[in-house]
Amino acid sequence: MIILKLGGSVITRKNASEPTLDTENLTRICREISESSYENLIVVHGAGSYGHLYAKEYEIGAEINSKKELERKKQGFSKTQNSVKDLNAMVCEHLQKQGIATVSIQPSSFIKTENKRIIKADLDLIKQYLELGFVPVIYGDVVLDANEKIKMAVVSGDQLIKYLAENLKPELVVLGSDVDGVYNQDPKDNPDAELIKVVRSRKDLLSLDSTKTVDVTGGMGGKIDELLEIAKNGIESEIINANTNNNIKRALNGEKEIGTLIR
Ligand SMILES: Nc1ncnc2c1ncn2[C@@H]1O[C@H](COP(=O)(O)OP(=O)(O)OP(=O)(O)O)[C@@H](O)[C@H]1O
Ligand SMILES: C=C(C)CCOP(=O)(O)O
Repeated sequence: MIILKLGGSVITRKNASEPTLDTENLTRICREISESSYENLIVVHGAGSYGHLYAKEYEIGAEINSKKELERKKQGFSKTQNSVKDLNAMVCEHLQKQGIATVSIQPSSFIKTENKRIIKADLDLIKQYLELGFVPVIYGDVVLDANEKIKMAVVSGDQLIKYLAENLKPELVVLGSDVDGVYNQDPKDNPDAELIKVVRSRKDLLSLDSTKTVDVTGGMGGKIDELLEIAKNGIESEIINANTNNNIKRALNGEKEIGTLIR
């Protein structure tokens, strides 16, 4: 089974001032998925400009200190959940147009966190969908949190990948982002940044600035932290540039060393 992440920076215009789909990229990527020779596949996608803008505006995950703040957070939760649900519907629609039998999996309907980390998520239905040959499509969402002070949190696609990988033991984990892999520093800020082919620790990097776009879930640094955790369980992952034609298809067909391996 393969877990494939479609980064929000790839399927949306993450630097847009309002939720904006990158229709051309999404169409191409869905075609590459349909042309590849995967067996069992779970697609996880980020929120990009559909989620991060609202989550940041309403500070989902921050402490709630008054009834007025709770009411505002509830409005923010509702707007964020609705926006990422719309993005998920469009991702599923584009996959379905390529003949892929998707099933949408909404984290806010079955996942709970405590202090922003997943504590409860029954994956039995996802396993049954996979056995039937469906492609579950799950995504970064907002969820209830057991910490009474925050009550709500953002669960990132990267954290979902960690939780799914630890419990479902995939053969392959691929994350499509908008860079060729992990560099020793942000390539968008540092022209002399060097691409690292294998990351075994954060120490392999000079810096891990958060992404230049609005991002409430830690950007590349947050991504690498989640992937290093699953690497401890022997599950290797690869970060590739999904903006490069056929990289997704090559990775799903089992080609290695397209980007950066996290092991
Ligand atoms: N050391 C680094 N190597 C590579 N990219 C880096 C590094 N430091 C920061 N970045 C930035 O991280 C960005 C990719 O991370 P980001 O979290 O935006 O990816 P994503 O998975 O597409 O988004 P999302 O998490 O919303 O789905 C790159 O566009 C880059 O500017
Ligand atoms: C901002 C929200 C709601 C989800 C973030 O998920 P990510 O884009 O995978 O980091």
